[in-house]
Amino acid sequence: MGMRERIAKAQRIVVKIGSALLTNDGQGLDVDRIALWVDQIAQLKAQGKEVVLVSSGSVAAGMKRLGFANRPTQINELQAAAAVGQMELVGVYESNFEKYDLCTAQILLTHDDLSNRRRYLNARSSLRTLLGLGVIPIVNENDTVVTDEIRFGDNDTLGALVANLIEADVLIILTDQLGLFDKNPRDHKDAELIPQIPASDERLESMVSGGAGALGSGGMLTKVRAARLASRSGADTLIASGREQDVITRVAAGEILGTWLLPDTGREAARKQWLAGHLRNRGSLVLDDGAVKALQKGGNSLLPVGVKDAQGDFRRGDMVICVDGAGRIIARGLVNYGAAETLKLLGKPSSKIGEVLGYNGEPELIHRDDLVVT
Ligand SMILES: Nc1ncnc2c1ncn2[C@@H]1O[C@H](COP(=O)(O)OP(=O)(O)O)[C@@H](O)[C@H]1O
Ligand SMILES: N[C@@H](CCC(=O)OP(=O)(O)O)C(=O)O
Repeated sequence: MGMRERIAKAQRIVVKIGSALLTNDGQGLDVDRIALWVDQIAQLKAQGKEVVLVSSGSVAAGMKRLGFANRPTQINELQAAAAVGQMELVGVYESNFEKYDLCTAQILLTHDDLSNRRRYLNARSSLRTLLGLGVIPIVNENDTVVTDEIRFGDNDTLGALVANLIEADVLIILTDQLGLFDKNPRDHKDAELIPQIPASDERLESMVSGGAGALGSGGMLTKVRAARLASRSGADTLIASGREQDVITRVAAGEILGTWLLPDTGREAARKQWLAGHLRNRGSLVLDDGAVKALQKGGNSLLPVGVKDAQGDFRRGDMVICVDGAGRIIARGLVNYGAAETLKLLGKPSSKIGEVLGYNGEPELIHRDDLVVT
């Protein structure tokens, strides 16, 4: 499949909108432009695609409300501006999406949340549920509790982490430039746009050393790093101008514009590599014949009803192997319940999980997105 087709087929899209773009000449939020992006995202939703929005802009909105002429340099003032501005930011999105009868949700995350296994799984489960309900999650950094991120303005990384989290097909980073140039176009009139390049290309560092604009803070370097991070879960990254007319819908229809940063491997291979390289086996699940067939047929999750036995001292989120009655390895994946709870759930239908455990967790023992059949 060619790149155009791949992008046009993308089902899960993360759109990151940067500070440099969201502000109206440096004064508060550009609400007219926000309305245009919302129109486009609503169109994608109508086509049955799932969209997560990662939006900056809280500091810029808060600065205007608090009467700050320049971006504060003190972290506590940045945090105050972010807290004030976040209210307006989500309010503007909510009222625009409401016109299309679309529901939004506010998600505030830190990088730490996503490196902690338990919180990672919880964030993922919430996001998946919201997407399943047709909601548009609007993600920003939880600026009140971080210092480094707010100083460097790094929502690009957050966008990539979210793309990893939900295994998005595409990460679209909208900024104030047409894409990535071979040198900073602010300083070099002869800078040329790069239409497409592998995210792993080592020449990228030297192209992006020029820094950022007045309100944005990460510059292109964080975007390149974000593309590399997103490529780990096999996502394509696009850097494009948010001022280009209908940019989101045109891209989603397969039109080639901006700069594409391509992963070295596809989604399935990336997931296999990730499972193989980063995690150790913590236990094993013995499947009955029906479950073996269901997994081998492909595209199915592992439900507790098809598991006969569990060995090992694993916790929620650990990797376990799935074996058949003869001990042959069928699959490996990340388990949603720890060993003690899994033992209680053996052979039980998912509808009984609440009764057995006293709370309603995920219906799958291993979700199909976290499963690699060998
Ligand atoms: N090679 C490059 N190509 C394009 N832009 C570059 C390059 N190197 C540095 N930049 C700068 O990066 C800026 C975008 O980054 P930033 O202001 O952080 O945006 P955002 O807030 O959208 O994340 C551009 O305005 C540009 O000045
Ligand atoms: N979280 C903050 C700062 C994030 C930020 O500016 O990031 P970026 O858009 O990548 O330059 C905000 O919403 O203003």
